[in-house]
Amino acid sequence: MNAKIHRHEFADKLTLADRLARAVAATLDAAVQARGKATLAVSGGSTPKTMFAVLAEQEIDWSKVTVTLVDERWVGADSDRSNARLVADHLLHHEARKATFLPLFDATHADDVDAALADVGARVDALGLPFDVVILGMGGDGHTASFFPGGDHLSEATDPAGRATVASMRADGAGEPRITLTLPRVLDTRALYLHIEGADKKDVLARAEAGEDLPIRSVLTHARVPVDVYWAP
Ligand SMILES: O=C1O[C@H](COP(=O)(O)O)[C@@H](O)[C@H](O)[C@H]1O
Repeated sequence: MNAKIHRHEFADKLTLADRLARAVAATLDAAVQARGKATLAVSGGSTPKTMFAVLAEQEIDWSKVTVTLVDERWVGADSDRSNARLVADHLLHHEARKATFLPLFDATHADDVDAALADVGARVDALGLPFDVVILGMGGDGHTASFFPGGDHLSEATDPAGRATVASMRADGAGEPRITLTLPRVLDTRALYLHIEGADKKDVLARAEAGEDLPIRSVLTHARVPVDVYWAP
């Protein structure tokens, strides 16, 4: 395990959401003060909703912030499976309505995620390196981003020396095809948060730290900045 892990544990999910949102907002604010702009890559799924709601209310200069996704299900933004829809419904409101959002789904290639990789990767690259903040989630199977166990492009996507910005992913546990930032791109960030909830996920993370070959381990092994793990039961 090469990365330093900073653990932040809370008694309940509401407190976690509040503290994580404030930490992220402070980091974005510092980036805007220092460089005049900030980039934030967020995960989807069910875990971030409350944290997004708190983050949306933080009084920073959101007009200077670009938000994108760590990964996306290859579905349109009208689907309730869409991570872009999650962000639109829960984050891009209140103060955060002024942020710019860069989606990963490309409707011009709605039937073929692989055909979209070059264009989507170029759009992400245009944000510049590194991200200011990346927030990862983790599934009960140890996937993070769309690095799914058994995924058809798992080794390519988690190659720490890989050159691609995005990869496609199909896996039994993934539902529809996915697009994901690759491991080098996820780790090219000034601040890296892992947001997990529940005893089961805490146990999965502990197993990965102990050496079990789960996709989240690739992050713990190769991260160049501390991984701030935010957890509540
Ligand atoms: O499918 C996904 O799952 C993970 C975890 O989601 P959760 O519902 O267990 O919180 C998420 O981090 C990822 O972005 C998402 O696409």
